[in-house]
Amino acid sequence: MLEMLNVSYMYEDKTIALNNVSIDLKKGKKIGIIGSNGAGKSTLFMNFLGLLKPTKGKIFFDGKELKYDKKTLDNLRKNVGIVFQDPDKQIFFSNVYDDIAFALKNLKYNEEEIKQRVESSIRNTNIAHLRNKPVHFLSYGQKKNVSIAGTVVMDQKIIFFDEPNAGLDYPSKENVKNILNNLTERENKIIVISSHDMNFIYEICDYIYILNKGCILAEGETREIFLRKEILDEAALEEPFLIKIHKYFGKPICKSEKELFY
Ligand SMILES: Nc1ncnc2c1ncn2[C@@H]1O[C@H](COP(=O)(O)OP(=O)(O)OP(=O)(O)O)[C@@H](O)[C@H]1O
Repeated sequence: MLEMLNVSYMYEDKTIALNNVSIDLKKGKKIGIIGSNGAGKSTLFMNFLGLLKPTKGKIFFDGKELKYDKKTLDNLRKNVGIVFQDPDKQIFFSNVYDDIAFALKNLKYNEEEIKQRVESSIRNTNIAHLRNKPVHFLSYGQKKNVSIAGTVVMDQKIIFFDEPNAGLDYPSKENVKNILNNLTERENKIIVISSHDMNFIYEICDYIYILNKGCILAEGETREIFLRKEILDEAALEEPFLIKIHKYFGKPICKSEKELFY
């Protein structure tokens, strides 16, 4: 699968954004990468996607060291995708259907397969009502769903989500949560999520890496990590509210609000 070993990354202006980072995406199905502003999350994602090349260290995909020639990168992109935080970075066409179909058309899939895959992606992301809408009429949250559909349609094994719920209202956040759960549970994907919303990460993820000033400060199963207040403080991260309820009100430790109240 996908792994980075002792990766460091330095930008041209000498900023060291990653410092000796090792991450193995076999450790979970929904992996959270958390850290405060500037901790190195986006740089980490771009290294995993082959968009940046580590200054030191190595990336391995399916057991082979990643090379940066076109053929190897094309193969990586067939298997590893990303949904960027800003949907405008990802939407190119004026019509929703065409936008979702774009990458498949580029890869020369036949019309029938394109239709099937686009329709399935539209269903899985709950945007059937938007199918024929011009993209410039869509709200931010609707564009976000279209950008997710445009990635899901590629059927890659591993999908990175950069801040998938930022700027979304409650129903849209719930929709994204369902999409992420379906991707891992029904479609057997591995997803990697970065977010500043600790409640969202706590509820969704099964394994966590904490990045702090470019270094991995801690890694482990979600509950175990979020119970370590000293580590959260060091990384300037908030305790999820379900952890607070457990620690300060003596309630059982629950993974979701539903589990606590119903
Ligand atoms: N193109 C660049 N040139 C120089 N330094 C950069 C560049 N991009 C990012 N950095 C620096 O690298 C460090 C890590 O940035 P990065 O964007 O990866 O962090 P992040 O965890 O994604 O932050 P945020 O949560 O704010 O999005 C920061 O110190 C940032 O200023």
